[in-house]
Amino acid sequence: MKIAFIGFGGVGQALVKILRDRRQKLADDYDMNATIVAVSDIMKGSVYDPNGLDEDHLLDTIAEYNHLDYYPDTASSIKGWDSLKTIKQSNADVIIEVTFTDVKTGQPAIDHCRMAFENNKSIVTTNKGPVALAFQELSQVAKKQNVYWGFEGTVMSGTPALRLPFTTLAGNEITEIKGILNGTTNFMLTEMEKGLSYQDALALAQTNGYAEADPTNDVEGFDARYKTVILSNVVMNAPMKPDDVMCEGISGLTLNDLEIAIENDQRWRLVARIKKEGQSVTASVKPELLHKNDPLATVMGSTNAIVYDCDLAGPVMLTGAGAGLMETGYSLLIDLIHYQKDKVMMKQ
Ligand SMILES: NC(=O)C1=CN([C@@H]2O[C@H](COP(=O)(O)OP(=O)(O)OC[C@H]3O[C@@H](n4cnc5c(N)ncnc54)[C@H](OP(=O)(O)O)[C@@H]3O)[C@@H](O)[C@H]2O)C=CC1
Ligand SMILES: N[C@@H](CC=O)C(=O)O
Repeated sequence: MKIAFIGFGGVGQALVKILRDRRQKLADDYDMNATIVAVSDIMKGSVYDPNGLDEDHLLDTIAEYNHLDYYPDTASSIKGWDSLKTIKQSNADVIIEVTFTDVKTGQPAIDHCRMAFENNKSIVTTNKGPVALAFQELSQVAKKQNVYWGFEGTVMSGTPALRLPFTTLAGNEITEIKGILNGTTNFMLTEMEKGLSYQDALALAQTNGYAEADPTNDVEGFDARYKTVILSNVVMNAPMKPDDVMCEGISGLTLNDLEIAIENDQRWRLVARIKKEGQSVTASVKPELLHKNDPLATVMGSTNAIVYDCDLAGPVMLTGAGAGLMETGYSLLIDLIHYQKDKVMMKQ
């Protein structure tokens, strides 16, 4: 498997560490040998080597210089290719799309996915834009080209929130989904309940790698709204647009609000809800005052939780990381392992 990274921030670098550290186990357990052939980042530059790049050199170069121009040259390496050229002209089979999520346009990630599929390359991504705004179109192109599209990490990071309903809960009719879908805001609310200021809690969430490049998207609920749209598109099979989701963030909540809630055995949580009634699907993201024993109120820090209301199995709750660099890097690994399994199955 030859892979190319488009975008090389915290999540992309976490996947490189995982691939380096798990190389032998991945080969033994899944017959998976991933060679990184390219990295292209708008600010950190790019390097392509059809024979493969060295994980340690990549990580060390970024840690020391924050620019790939300093990656040691080889006879076959090329520097300076932009994202589209890398997708089109590199010999990668799988493109890891980990650029920032644009909550208005979904770009440039939508173009990156389209370009990859049209050139018979698979995509594995944690970028919410393409799945929230172009799911129908891009899935059709991927299907037509017979390539793989993995996006497990777009909802709840490395916690398998999308595979759970598809695999383990298959056969149920899911009538309602509710959950805490943003790690940054849940972390902030938890820290604010302990007395930290809004600004300090946000700064800490950013330092920990939970927040979006523009954290307004977290605190105003836009990131959770994207995830709500993804769940509706992918799990409920009900195409939805972000504007269809009523959305309010946590920026209006004060330390005093959180303190009063705790005095009354309650907690504020940013809750996303999607409800299916007949053919109609409605959704919202907003702060809700929950009793302290409500399962969603017990979710702390950057942990997230989701409850699937299933007609046969009843309510099923999944809880786990909602953000974090290693956790999200791991979500990319889950998809790469499934890509590898699909390839092996197709050969048999
Ligand atoms: N961090 C997390 O916990 C989670 C993140 N995600 C998603 O994963 C993705 C990556 O997240 P993360 O690594 O934390 O984000 P970062 O902001 O750390 O990394 C994104 C990288 O992409 C680069 N970039 C931006 N535009 C382009 C472009 N057009 N071509 C090439 N590179 C580009 C950025 O460059 P620069 O910043 O230097 O301009 C940056 O290096 C995002 O879409 C995020 O929403 C999903 C789940 C959890
Ligand atoms: N900023 C997001 C990252 C994961 O999608 C969050 O905090 O949940």
